[in-house]
Amino acid sequence: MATDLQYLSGFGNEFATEDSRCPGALPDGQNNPQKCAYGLYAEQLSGSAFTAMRHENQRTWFYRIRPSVLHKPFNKIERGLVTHDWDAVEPNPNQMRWKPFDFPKDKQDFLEGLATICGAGDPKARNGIAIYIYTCNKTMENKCLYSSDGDFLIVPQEGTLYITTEMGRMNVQPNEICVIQRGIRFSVDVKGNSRGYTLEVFSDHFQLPSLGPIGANGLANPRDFLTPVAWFEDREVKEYTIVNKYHGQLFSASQSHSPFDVVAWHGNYAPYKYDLSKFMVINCVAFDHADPSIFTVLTCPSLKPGVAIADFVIFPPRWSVQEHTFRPPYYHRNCMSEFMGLICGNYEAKEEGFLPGGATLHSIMTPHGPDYECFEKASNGELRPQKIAEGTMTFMFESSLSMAITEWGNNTKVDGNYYECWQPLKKHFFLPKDVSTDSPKKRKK
Ligand SMILES: O=C(O)Cc1cc(O)ccc1O
Ligand SMILES: [Fe+2]
Repeated sequence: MATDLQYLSGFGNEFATEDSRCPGALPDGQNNPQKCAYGLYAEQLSGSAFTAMRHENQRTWFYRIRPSVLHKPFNKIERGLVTHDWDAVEPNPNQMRWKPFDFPKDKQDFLEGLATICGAGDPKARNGIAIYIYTCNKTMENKCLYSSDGDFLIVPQEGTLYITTEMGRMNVQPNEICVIQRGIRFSVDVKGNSRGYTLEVFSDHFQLPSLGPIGANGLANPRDFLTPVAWFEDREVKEYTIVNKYHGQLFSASQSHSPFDVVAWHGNYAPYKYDLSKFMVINCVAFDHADPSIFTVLTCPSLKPGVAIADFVIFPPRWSVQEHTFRPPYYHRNCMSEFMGLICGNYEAKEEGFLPGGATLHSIMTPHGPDYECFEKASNGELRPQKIAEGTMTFMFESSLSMAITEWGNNTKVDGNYYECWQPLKKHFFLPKDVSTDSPKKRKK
């Protein structure tokens, strides 16, 4: 596990990088020389259709020791708790809360510890999402994973992920996130108990949200996204297992060498990580509660302008200054689904019960909002400028899809008492003394 890694800065750049052991590995002025430097093979990884619009076109050229095709056939393997069966459990519109998910009792790696909690849609139609919880304590040994179904956005909550990808290595610690796109092979090392959340999008790639009137800067700034520099190993092993997530099932193929043999690469289809503490927070400085879309880090758009397949939204530490305002999140019914997770600390709308490593799901049109304690406190508190959410980080995967809960999600760490946090909410309604509360007389026709 290397700890002092180098990265390339920028979102969606055309990067070009060579492992420093092999200067000149990238061909000059062309992609397919008759013979590549150092006896390498050239291989393209397409992240968009060849003919995608130029601003959406994503591909990377690898210069590698062996081409990826050098493997034995794929065979179906146990899929563990990875599923896209959205009909295994009866639909349930209730507010859901999960207590922190347990670390594994036995040894398991990132892939073995990946469990689908909810989702919707179909990778075959390239429309939908799956949300996973991962818990692991073991390194993926001579094993890598790639998804043919979609892009992974990984949110570590406990434990750093030491990730090797075909493009190079990146270490992702809690309060950082990473994106590993469709097709990119990666292997995860961990030290001890690790836990977190993963969102997979089947349709498109994540992009930075447009800033509209905010201007040219703000929210997640492009230069804070970090992409690995090229790194390779020339390692022959008895059996290296390539796991391919395909149509929601897992398949494995064996080969006798490490797939992390890319000596140099160039292109704009590459994994990246982002430190959430770099987010430039914009918020209301006068009155009223702005919608949480102001905290969007990344968005995966649907075909309908402005509507996301999934937004990745955070609730970072910030100043709260609004006058004559109920400052916490408002009571709410939404035409979008809201899955939330907690990386550290607590969430402003919930005094207790929503804990780091746990989760909530507020499905489409299901009412939710501050719990009783939060409402009473915030309706009566002094409205001085206040630093809120200090030392905390909550996030939301907000989706236009109507998500179903999996069998695992329905049977694991569910907090059946969640609804109780709203039950003490009191009626505060009053009328001036001179107004009658009797039922109005029947209206004349
Ligand atoms: O439900 C939630 O806690 C998320 C949320 C936060 C907020 O500030 C406004 C609306 C909203 O749905
Ligand atoms: Fe909400």
